[in-house]
Amino acid sequence: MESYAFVIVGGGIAGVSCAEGLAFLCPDKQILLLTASPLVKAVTDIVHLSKTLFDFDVKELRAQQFADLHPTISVIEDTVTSINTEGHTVSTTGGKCIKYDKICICTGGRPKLIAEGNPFVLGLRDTESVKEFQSRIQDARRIVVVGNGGIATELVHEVEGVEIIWAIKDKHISATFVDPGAAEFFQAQLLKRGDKMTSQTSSPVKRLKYTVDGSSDVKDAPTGAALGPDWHATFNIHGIHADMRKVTVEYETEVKEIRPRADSRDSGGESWAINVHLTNGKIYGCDFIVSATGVVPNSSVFSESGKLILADDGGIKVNWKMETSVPDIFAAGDVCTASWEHAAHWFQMRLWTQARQMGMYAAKSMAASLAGEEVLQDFCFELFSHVTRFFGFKVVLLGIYNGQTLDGQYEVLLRVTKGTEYIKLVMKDGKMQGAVLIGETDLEEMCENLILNQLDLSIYGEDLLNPDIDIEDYFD
Ligand SMILES: Cc1cc2nc3c(=O)[nH]c(=O)nc-3n(C[C@H](O)[C@H](O)[C@H](O)COP(=O)(O)OP(=O)(O)OC[C@H]3O[C@@H](n4cnc5c(N)ncnc54)[C@H](O)[C@@H]3O)c2cc1C
Ligand SMILES: NC(=O)C1=CN([C@@H]2O[C@H](COP(=O)(O)OP(=O)(O)OC[C@H]3O[C@@H](n4cnc5c(N)ncnc54)[C@H](OP(=O)(O)O)[C@@H]3O)[C@@H](O)[C@H]2O)C=CC1
Repeated sequence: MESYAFVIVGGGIAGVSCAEGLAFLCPDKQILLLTASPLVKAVTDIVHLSKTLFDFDVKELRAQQFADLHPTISVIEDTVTSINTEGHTVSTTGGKCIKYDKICICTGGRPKLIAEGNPFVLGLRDTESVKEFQSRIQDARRIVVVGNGGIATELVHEVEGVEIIWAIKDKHISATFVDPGAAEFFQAQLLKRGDKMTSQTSSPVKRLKYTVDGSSDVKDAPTGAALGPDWHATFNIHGIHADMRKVTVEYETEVKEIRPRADSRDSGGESWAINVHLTNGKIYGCDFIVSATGVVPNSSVFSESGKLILADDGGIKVNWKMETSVPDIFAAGDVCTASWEHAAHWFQMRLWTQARQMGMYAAKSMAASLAGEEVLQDFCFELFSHVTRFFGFKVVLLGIYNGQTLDGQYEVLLRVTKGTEYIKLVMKDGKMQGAVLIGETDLEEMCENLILNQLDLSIYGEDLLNPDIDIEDYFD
């Protein structure tokens, strides 16, 4: 039977970061990366923008290309079907049974769809699902986008040549990431063209980049690794109309029913492939629906066969060492749920950055566990930090930027310059708890420091955001 010191399941950012971390920490141990997908995602060219925010390039490589770069890492393209926790083995659809000393589960997630199995409801996750979306949208006149998080926010900005009905449960757009004020700031951009056509900023936005290395001809597995930043830049996502930007937002509503064409016409009397009935009573005909309604962790194989304890959201519960409820089994990335007591300014969000941090941290814990050493809790779980781009603007989110966990007991300092920047600082007892920085504010490092060191800023009052005062001078 094949045997490895370390086995990692999943070739997304979490799994690859874990494998690379182990190769670095334990150069004398053999590592196996077992992945259902023929492509793996590797992080390269990391540039730190601040202590916790960083810019990196993500390369999609063929499994063998990745293995060639690391002499102690073997890659097998296969799907794990069960885990035997007593025997320390994993079995695969390819009939393999592989022994491990320590294993890390990094199987990511899959889209949580509003109507699983309905051919007119698409989810976006990996290259294959975007290819399907690309082929369907080129003949589409109108689509309905459901959900109010990352994917929906990017889609309504990037897709062109098609009418979009954006159905959201909330009172404001992009609610998973931003507050009503920031949503209002973005609102003006709804009908503007995507990044490819215009840019809101003259300077380059520092953010993650996504490149594909010689993999365009590779068909990904049904459970490929998740796409990431700038995924839309590598696909042509244009509808049938040569030139159209029409986005209608339907607020505080959900999809009640999806009816096939034969049943009825929409409110406008037109005939469509399907009619979408919303809970607000409106009916929209469309070509298809994009269900951008979150992620379900790919954990079932391991909870059934390995008896791992799952959290309420379906993720594998892990403690701060990324250990699961079963000895010698670790988990990282979208598949896991951070079930330790979080630092005051950190929380889990299923993001690329966290997948990488968790993968690397799991590597540290696995190496220490094999060597019988102790690990210290990592700094990266002290402060939530995320840099992305919405509606053409650089967006930096720090700490509890929406007052999460503060029970409404906080004050907000705001500075808004329409079309240029939106700055929101979340303050409690004179100390900064979080920040939303939209545009080229150049305030991320200062805010990060002030959240981490919890300096009492009461004496500065609103001067904290006075553009005529260089606040950083105060702290020199
Ligand atoms: C469209 C889109 C845009 C996004 N944009 C951003 C962004 O701008 N910024 C950001 O921070 N995050 C973004 N994310 C989220 C980010 O991509 C994910 O949080 C991150 O990639 C998760 O990485 P992972 O390694 O945990 O999982 P995944 O990338 O899902 O990788 C899971 C891996 O496990 C393999 N696998 C699954 N089951 C098995 C099995 N049984 N046996 C073997 N292998 C298996 C899969 O093939 C895959 O290789 C985006 C996600 C999507 C879908
Ligand atoms: N730029 C970035 O940082 C990006 C990050 N991502 C990440 O990729 C993953 C997938 O993205 P996405 O699918 O947008 O997930 P998100 O978790 O970002 O958002 C899901 C949205 O769907 C809503 N929702 C859930 N169920 C329903 C339902 N039945 N009907 C209507 N709305 C519903 C949620 O509302 P509620 O919360 O109220 O349930 C939420 O607004 C996420 O982890 C996301 O963070 C994706 C794209 C870009």
